[in-house]
Parts: sequence; C-alpha cells; structure tokens
Amino acid sequence: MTINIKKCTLEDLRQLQEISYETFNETFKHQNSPENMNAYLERAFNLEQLEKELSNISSQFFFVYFHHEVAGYLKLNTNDAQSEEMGDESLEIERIYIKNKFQKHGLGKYLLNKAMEIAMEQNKTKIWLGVWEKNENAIAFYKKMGFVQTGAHSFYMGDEEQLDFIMTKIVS
Ligand SMILES: CC(=O)SCCNC(=O)CCNC(=O)[C@H](O)C(C)(C)COP(=O)(O)OP(=O)(O)OC[C@H]1O[C@@H](n2cnc3c(N)ncnc32)[C@H](O)[C@@H]1OP(=O)(O)O
Repeated sequence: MTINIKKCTLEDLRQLQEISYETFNETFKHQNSPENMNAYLERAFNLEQLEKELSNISSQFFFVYFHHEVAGYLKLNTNDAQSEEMGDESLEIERIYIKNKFQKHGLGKYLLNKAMEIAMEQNKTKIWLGVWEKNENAIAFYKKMGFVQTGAHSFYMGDEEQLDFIMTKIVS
C-alpha cells in the first residue's frame, strides 16, 4: 500500500476546489436539500475563498495520495485561523475528507496522525474539531482515534442552523 502526503500551495487551488466539492457533496447530499448544499458549496469553496485560506500562514492544507491518486485532504488551523477562539495552544482540524472509494483504508488515520505530529512540533497541547451531530461515521472514527466531546457550536448549512459537536484530544 503506497500512501503519500503533500502540503498544498496556491498551485493546487483548482484541484483543492475539485476535491472539496466532491467529498463534501458525497458526504452530505443525502441528508441536506440541494438548495442548502449549493449555497454552502458556493460560499465555502469558491476560488477566491480557497485562495485566501491557502494564503493564510496559520492554515495548512495537505493532499493524501493512494497509489499516486489524490484520495483526500486535510485542513489545519492555528492561532486566529481557528473557527473558534481556542487559544494559541490549540490546533484545529477543520477538514479531513477522504473520497468514498478510498475510505476504510487507513487514510483518515494517516491524516490524523499527521495533524498530531504537527501539533507536537508546534508545542500545542490540544487538538480539536467540529463535527455535525448527524455525521455518525465521522463521530465514530474520531472516538476510535481518542477524541472526546467537549462542547458544541452551531453552524449554517445554507439557511439551516445545524449543531456541531466539538471533540478534543490532548496532544501526547
Ligand atoms: C472536522 C471534519 O472534517 S468533520 C467531517 C469528517 N469527514 C467526513 O465526514 C467525510 C467523509 N468521511 C471520511 O472522509 C472518512 O470516512 C473519515 C475521515 C471519517 C475516516 O477516514 P477513513 O480513511 O475511512 O478511516 P480509517 O480507515 O483511517 O480508520 C481508522 C480507524 O478508525 C476506524 N473507523 C473508521 N470509520 C469508523 C466508523 N464509522 N466506526 C467505527 N470505527 C471506524 C477504523 O476501523 C480504523 O480502526 P483501526 O485503527 O483499529 O484499524
């Protein structure tokens, strides 16, 4: 099994947009209206928005490759780039998405370990994320990886307010 990882640069903008759309769509389209999905996809993944995020020094994106094909991606935030005020000692996993056909091959765990490695290098004490309360698959995965629920925050999918569980793991 060949797994590789690469940190994204501005040159990866279009490929990042492609995988962001594809994975978000296949994960959530069955539980959300097309209107809300389209509104979210357009707001979160337009080229201008992604370019801004890729240029932010407190955010990092990575592609994970399975046998040389891009299979998923990871987005990490520190400092002010975090979507909640968690402080300078925390690192946020904002997005960890593996394409359907590559799931359950250890790639999610590989990306989580990468996040943990970066958190350690940067002397962070906590790693945290927000996950939709109805995303049972991801919640089970995070629990398996040692995260526990520590809070909740609301989140807008189009015009619908949804609840995200905040899950945290101590860096060790
Ligand atoms: C912060 C956010 O981004 S929230 C949104 C999260 N992303 C999504 O929902 C997108 C769609 N889903 C995915 O991308 C993937 O399914 C992920 C990221 C949730 C998991 O990645 P995968 O590559 O499928 O998981 P991976 O194969 O690495 O599994 C790692 C371990 O978790 C376990 N696991 C994975 N999914 C589940 C599950 N649904 N229930 C129980 N255990 C699970 C595996 O059995 C494995 O255990 P092991 O270490 O004992 O072998």
